Amino acid sequence: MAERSKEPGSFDLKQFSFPTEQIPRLSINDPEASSRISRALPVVLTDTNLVTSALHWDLDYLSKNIGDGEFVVHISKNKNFQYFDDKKMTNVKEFRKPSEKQDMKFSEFVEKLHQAKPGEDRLYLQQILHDTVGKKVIQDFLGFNWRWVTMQQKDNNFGEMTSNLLLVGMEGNVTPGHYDEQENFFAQVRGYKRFILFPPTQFACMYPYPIYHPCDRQSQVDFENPDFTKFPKFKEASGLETVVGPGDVLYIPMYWWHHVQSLPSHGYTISVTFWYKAGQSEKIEYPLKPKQKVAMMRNIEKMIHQALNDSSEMPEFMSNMTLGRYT
Ligand SMILES: O=C(O)C(=O)C[C@H](CCCc1ccccc1)C(=O)O
Ligand SMILES: [Zn+2]
Repeated sequence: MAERSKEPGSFDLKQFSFPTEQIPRLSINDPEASSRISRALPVVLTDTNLVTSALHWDLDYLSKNIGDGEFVVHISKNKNFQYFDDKKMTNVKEFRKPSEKQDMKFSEFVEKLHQAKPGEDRLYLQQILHDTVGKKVIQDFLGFNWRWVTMQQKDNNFGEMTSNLLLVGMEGNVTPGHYDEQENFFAQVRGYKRFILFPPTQFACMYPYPIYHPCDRQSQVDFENPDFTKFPKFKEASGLETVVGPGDVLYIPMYWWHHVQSLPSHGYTISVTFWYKAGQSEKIEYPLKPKQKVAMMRNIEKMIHQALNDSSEMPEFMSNMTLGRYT
């Protein structure tokens, strides 16, 4: 097991407004590890060897071996890289893109990374690994511990694997709080990332954007500087946190809120995600699981939006339905 050069306590991490507990760091041979995954609880696995074949990746090696395909690079004027869905931008006319996207070759990205100065635009390469990559990177990819991760997929009744996202970020980059609708084994290859996680039971504290908004699934709350007047229930939030380093794999259960930062002054970061669709839910069992309630809320909100066929009617309709009756 790769002993991590930095123990969790050795990072000088800033304190958030909410309490957090450490996510357990366990060996894959510890029964508690598979128990947590089977109960859809976050866990850091320190000895999966999932991406051991990629631990030698650095900017120079990837520039030379990843091929001359195009990579999606997000550009932001600040440290936040809030995800937004281009296809929903027409629903919210006053929406302003929080970042720009640019396609470029990996070598071009590396050059811009080296030229970047503090206070200038920040870059974040986020690209699904495609087959145009060079053969050395393909070898590294084939060397991932597919046996272990495929066993997890089967044992935990995950659906099909959808993608492996390659993430190369500048130190300090932040992906603000959001949830994904997929199971995720998040593998850290280089550098250190601090994760804050909140369970789906705390949905009411997170104030997600409306589902028709480009920032659907993202929290409206700035976890680092929450506006308690606009989002009072965020005061009740209580999370889990961890810092993942090279070789660590964090299991992020579907619908769990997470905020990610590439630790400042620890250099650029490289990560690879292993995303899986939800498995076939055997049969409805009561009480419903929190993630099922979130899925239900999403479906109902979508149906109402489609039926109204006008985003601007949603606020009145939704409050008429509950104000003074349920809230
Ligand atoms: O692996 C995850 O789920 C993360 O959130 C990791 C995060 C980047 C994710 C980029 C992204 C966000 C939303 C939709 C699609 C892609 C990071 O490491 O900065
Ligand atoms: Zn995510």
